[in-house]
Amino acid sequence: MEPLERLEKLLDGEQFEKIKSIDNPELHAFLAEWIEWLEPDRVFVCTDSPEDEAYVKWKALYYGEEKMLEMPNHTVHYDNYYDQARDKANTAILTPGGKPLPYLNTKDREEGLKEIRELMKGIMKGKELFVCFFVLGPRNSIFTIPAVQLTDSAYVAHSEFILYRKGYEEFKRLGRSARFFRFVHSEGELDERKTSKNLDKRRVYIDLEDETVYSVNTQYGGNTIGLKKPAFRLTIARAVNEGWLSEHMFLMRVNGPHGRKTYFTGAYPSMCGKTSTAMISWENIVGDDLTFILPVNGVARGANVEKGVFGIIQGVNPEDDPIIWEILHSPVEIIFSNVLVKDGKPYWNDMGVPIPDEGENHSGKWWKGKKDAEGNEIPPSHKNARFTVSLEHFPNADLEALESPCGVEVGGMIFGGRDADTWPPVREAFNWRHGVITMGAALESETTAATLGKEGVRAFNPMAILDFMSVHLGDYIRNYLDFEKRVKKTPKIFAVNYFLRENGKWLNHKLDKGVWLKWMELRVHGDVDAIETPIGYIPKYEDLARLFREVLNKEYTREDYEMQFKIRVPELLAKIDRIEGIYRKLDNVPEELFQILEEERRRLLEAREKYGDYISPFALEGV
Ligand SMILES: Nc1nc2c(ncn2[C@@H]2O[C@H](COP(=O)(O)OP(=O)(O)O)[C@@H](O)[C@H]2O)c(=O)[nH]1
Ligand SMILES: C=C(OP(=O)(O)O)C(=O)O
Ligand SMILES: [Mn+2]
Repeated sequence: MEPLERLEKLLDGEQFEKIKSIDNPELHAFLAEWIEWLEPDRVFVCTDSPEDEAYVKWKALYYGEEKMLEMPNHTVHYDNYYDQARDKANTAILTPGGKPLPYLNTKDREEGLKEIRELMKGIMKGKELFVCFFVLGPRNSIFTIPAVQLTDSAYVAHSEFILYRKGYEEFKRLGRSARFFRFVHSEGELDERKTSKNLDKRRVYIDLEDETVYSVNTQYGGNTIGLKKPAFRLTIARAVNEGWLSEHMFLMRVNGPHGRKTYFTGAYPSMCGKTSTAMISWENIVGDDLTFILPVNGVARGANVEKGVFGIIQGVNPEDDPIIWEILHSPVEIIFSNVLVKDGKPYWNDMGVPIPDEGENHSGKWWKGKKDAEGNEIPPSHKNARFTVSLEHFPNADLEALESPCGVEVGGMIFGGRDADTWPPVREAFNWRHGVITMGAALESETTAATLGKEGVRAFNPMAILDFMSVHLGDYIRNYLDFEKRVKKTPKIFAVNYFLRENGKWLNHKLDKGVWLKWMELRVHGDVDAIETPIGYIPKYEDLARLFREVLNKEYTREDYEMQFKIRVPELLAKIDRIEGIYRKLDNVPEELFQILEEERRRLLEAREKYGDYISPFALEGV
């Protein structure tokens, strides 16, 4: 039987008409196959109408996956206590014959597909399946990638309505020409708290060949929201094949002197400051997580893949995050996840105001001092608790840039991670290749609660992308280096480190990043000088002192500057050894990478001869 005929049998009349209106046999075949396989009781097809969106939101409440909070339009969702982060161990890229790729978890494609199909057979019995259409990037633009999501979680579908542009009309417009992504998700059996129960059967499998991601027995957004991290693996592969960049980066506007607008992207691993940087209240956010960068007429142009924020809520407080704070306390549509709720109000760790010592949280009924089965004390909210909200509600969102079909010109690209002892707070690369290799490809960061497993361990994380890498690292880096040939002028590359520590204390305040941003903006336009060091250009004290006064109204002492910006030669050399060691073990790494690392090593050794292990920036000034 033809797919459309099968669909006619599977769907009720109204839903079938919605699918029939899209002229795409490949889509029809995919839907018929999976609806037959998943065996849902009901299927709802979402068009772009407000009624269909409202239906999904209502179903999230009806099925108990979300609960209403006191503030209108606010809801709370809980994930299972052991399903609070991305599950790297059970996430795999499917490759023919399970061909290994460095640092990636791969699995034989046939075997993986067989396993996931078995796990999903009839999994939606008694449930409703939502078929949703969205696009990555602005609609009808050079960035657009259409995607169809199948899920039995109204929470996942609801999250996607907040985070992505609707795509039903786009599918209709594109018809047979749509090269679309597919996401098949089932939360599986739920417990009485409506959280996924069979976590031992949790799997996220990425099939690059069919551009399809399967996700089962999990609800945590990082595993389930198809267009977010699942899609990211697919876009990285497409980008490397086609010669553009798909990155784990925020996109923001930094406001320079005399109304100058300069756009920056920034790649930091999960929980290392993307959202907090893009949300600096006096600048303007375009995106906080995923950016596509395309060469357009010789210019690197960036666009946000999404239109909303799935942000970490821990630590959001009225002083440091005035805008998010305001939004979280206003009646715009928000899903809170894994926070503490008492009398219909949400609370979270380190929110800067007193919070109740009992209520409901990700562990169920909670009281202060409650311990989990492993004997760990349970905090009020999970470290990776989140808020989901559309960017349209942010007074500091640059909505014009967000919707621009040609994106915005990228002036600077920033790399950063959790690094206690090696990199200075900010520095600029000598050039594109120096930045790509010594800042991007050499990125390391301490692990965080965004993935299951031990926290605080220094880990190799090139371009903050390792968790999502879907191609050979060597090919990925080569594509990055080659990007230089596709544009007339490359963006400037910078590296930041917000997490320097000395004797267990942070060397910087959370808002200092606002100063680094202003300095980088000036450097993109050559407005200030800088000090040349073995590892790139760093700011001069005078410029930072002025910016600290202007931006934060703070005095910045020479002592603080010296402590933060000293060149830590032993740590930097040890890092080069580690990074070189990692890449030496791989095949297919561009030879240039080793040359560039070697040059950096030589500069550091020469500087050590002259100035010793720890070099004051003042010693290098004017050299
Ligand atoms: N010490 C310190 N913590 C920070 C800084 N910026 C962000 N954080 C914390 O890092 C965590 C993750 O930040 P977020 O911006 O949400 O990371 P994302 O996952 O990359 O978007 C939050 O708990 C923040 O409070 C900073 O400059 N210093
Ligand atoms: C959704 C995630 O994104 P991030 O922490 O980068 O904001 C995640 O890592 O699971
Ligand atoms: Mn984030």
